[in-house]
Amino acid sequence: MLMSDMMTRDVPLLHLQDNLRRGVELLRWTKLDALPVVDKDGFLIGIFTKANVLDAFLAGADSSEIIERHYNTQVVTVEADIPYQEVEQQAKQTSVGTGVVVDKEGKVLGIFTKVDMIIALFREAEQQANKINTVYQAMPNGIIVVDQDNRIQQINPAGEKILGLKQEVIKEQLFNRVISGLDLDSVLRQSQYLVGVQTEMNQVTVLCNISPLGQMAGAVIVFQALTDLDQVALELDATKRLYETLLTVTNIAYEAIFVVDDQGKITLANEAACQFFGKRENELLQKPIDQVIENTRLLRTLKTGMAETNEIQVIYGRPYIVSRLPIVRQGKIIGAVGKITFQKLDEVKEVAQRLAQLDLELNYYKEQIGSARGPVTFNQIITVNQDMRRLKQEAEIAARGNSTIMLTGESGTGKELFAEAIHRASPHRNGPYVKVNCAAVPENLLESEFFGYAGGAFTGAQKGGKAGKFAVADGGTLFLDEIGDMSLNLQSKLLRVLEDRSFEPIGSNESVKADVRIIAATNKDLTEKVARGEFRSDLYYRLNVISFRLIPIRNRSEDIIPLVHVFLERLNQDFGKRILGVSPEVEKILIAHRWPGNVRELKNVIERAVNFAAGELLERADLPFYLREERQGPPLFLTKDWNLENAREHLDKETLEKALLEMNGNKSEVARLLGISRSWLYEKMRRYDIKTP
Ligand SMILES: Nc1ncnc2c1ncn2[C@@H]1O[C@H](COP(=O)(O)OP(=O)(O)OP(=O)(O)O)[C@@H](O)[C@H]1O
Repeated sequence: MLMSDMMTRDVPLLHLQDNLRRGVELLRWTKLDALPVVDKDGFLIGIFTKANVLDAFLAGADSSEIIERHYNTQVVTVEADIPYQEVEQQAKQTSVGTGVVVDKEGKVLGIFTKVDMIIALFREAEQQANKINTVYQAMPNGIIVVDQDNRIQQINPAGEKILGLKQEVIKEQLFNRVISGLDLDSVLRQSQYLVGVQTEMNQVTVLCNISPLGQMAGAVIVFQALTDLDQVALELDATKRLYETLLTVTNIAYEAIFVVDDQGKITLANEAACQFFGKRENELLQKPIDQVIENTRLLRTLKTGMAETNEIQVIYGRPYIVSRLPIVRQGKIIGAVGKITFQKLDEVKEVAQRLAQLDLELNYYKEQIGSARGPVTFNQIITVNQDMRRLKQEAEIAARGNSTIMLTGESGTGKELFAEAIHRASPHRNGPYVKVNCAAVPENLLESEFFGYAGGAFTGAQKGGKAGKFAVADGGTLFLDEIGDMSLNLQSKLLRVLEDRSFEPIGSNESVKADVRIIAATNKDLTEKVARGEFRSDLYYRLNVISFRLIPIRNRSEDIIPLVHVFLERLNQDFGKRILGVSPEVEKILIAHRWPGNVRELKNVIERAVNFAAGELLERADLPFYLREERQGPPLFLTKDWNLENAREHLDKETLEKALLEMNGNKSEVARLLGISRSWLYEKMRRYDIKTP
């Protein structure tokens, strides 16, 4: 807005020869307080005001007197093309009520009065308000204004749309009553500006800025719904930051650290890794790891998900200490991290060389005594399943204490494996690990088996007495497998040992201290046994201080293939074979099977298949009959050439194969289990062409 838009135009002009009467009449007619006075050429020479009139008549002037002696030559002029802001500024500084607007040559264009100023002010304010309102209505961001009592005063159309609310409904309502997710009260109490906060408002994820307007005025919340794309962008940004942080952290390390993706290609290498491999980072990135380390075991980590820590590996002809860790996301192995310790290693190298030598010797002796495997650690418990991984972590933490641990779960889910891993990670790790299968020891021997007996305790007892499992396990761990099968009599004795931490061998009055950590396991439902009175509830609670329920393999099918790879690796070693994996068809079958015998059944199936396999992959024909023929469609008897005879044969064959697998091919056991003679068993096996490994 310019002065020319605000001034009063078409103002009558007075000349020096006009008399006072004309001046007064024009002032009355125009209702103005002053009029410009011009010379004969129309140039401004002064101003004639109401004050001039009053002064003239007070001095006794007549109305016919000309105004030449009665006007002001001091006149405030303004130019027509100055903008509103400048006019406002000038108006504030001057005390005169009227200014004359002139053009560049000084010719009068109009006058500017206080009334003009007020009208202009209103017009300007209205224009500004309109502009703000247009922005407020049209902007894509939501805006909510709350007053000092947190009552909603306004919400713009975008805000209504994002939150699915209506201004007329929520106006004057308390913010926290109508909008959930953002606790505005507490935000405002701190009276802070909050910028870029990601939060939920009425279950919509939004990014918002909150500006308190001071204690007395409330606040403005400007927000924007986060679309999936925005979320991705935010996450990407966070990921980038995380990557940079990770790289910095890895660069601090002395060790060579590198990461591979699921294809075995390097995706990250720290400075020490570049130094170790003698390559620049860009030469390493995206390179298959087996082209960088010839005998890499990281590819194995990718297949099996098995972590390995501080192992000796000979790289470029020298031994190094290496660790490998799988990266698992939502049950899938998405990569692996490798670490090689190689710097500041003079002493470590010496130790490493000695260890490598010892390792070789150990392997040699292991081979001599028939493939005894090393102690079980948590690393050997293969799983990529999220819940099992959590279980592993919790068990590792529980291992550090001394409490009794109970392991439950179906047969073959890995309870024994867990028990040994817990022992190896516990403060008792240097003591013995002793296992008792409570179901396998005859009832009358159980007591002496547990507590031993003193010399001469009974006829036939060994002379010097015999140490029981509690004494053998002193300072270590006693694993009580199949605890559900323990007799009530022994249960009460066990309870006493657990309570007193001491026991008395049979035939002795002296009690012996027992520093033994107990781990118990069962595949039975102990609560049911307690309810039936077959298991003491006090013992149950005593044993159940910390308990872990292992998950059946059918509920974690993502573990099947990694487990297969671990078993294949061991079997390849044992049988001198080179089987690399399973065919896609076999993979489907393995994943679809219900695995009632869990990991043990899987292990046996793979062992059997390896025996029959001819190629580099396990094929369907290598699987036992019951898996090969496992019905994935409708039941077999619905097909057209199915009759009672071949249905029975099919069932016979399936039962025999399962029993053979379950009993590890032991034919006498199978015959006993199925209640048939050995010769009948041989006959059936011959008839159905069933082979055992
Ligand atoms: N997560 C696993 N990783 C590797 N091997 C496993 C795993 N779980 C089980 N196994 C193997 O499966 C077999 C059975 O496991 P284990 O004996 O620990 O099961 P269990 O639950 O104690 O069975 P049961 O109740 O019949 O005694 C073992 O050979 C064990 O090494």
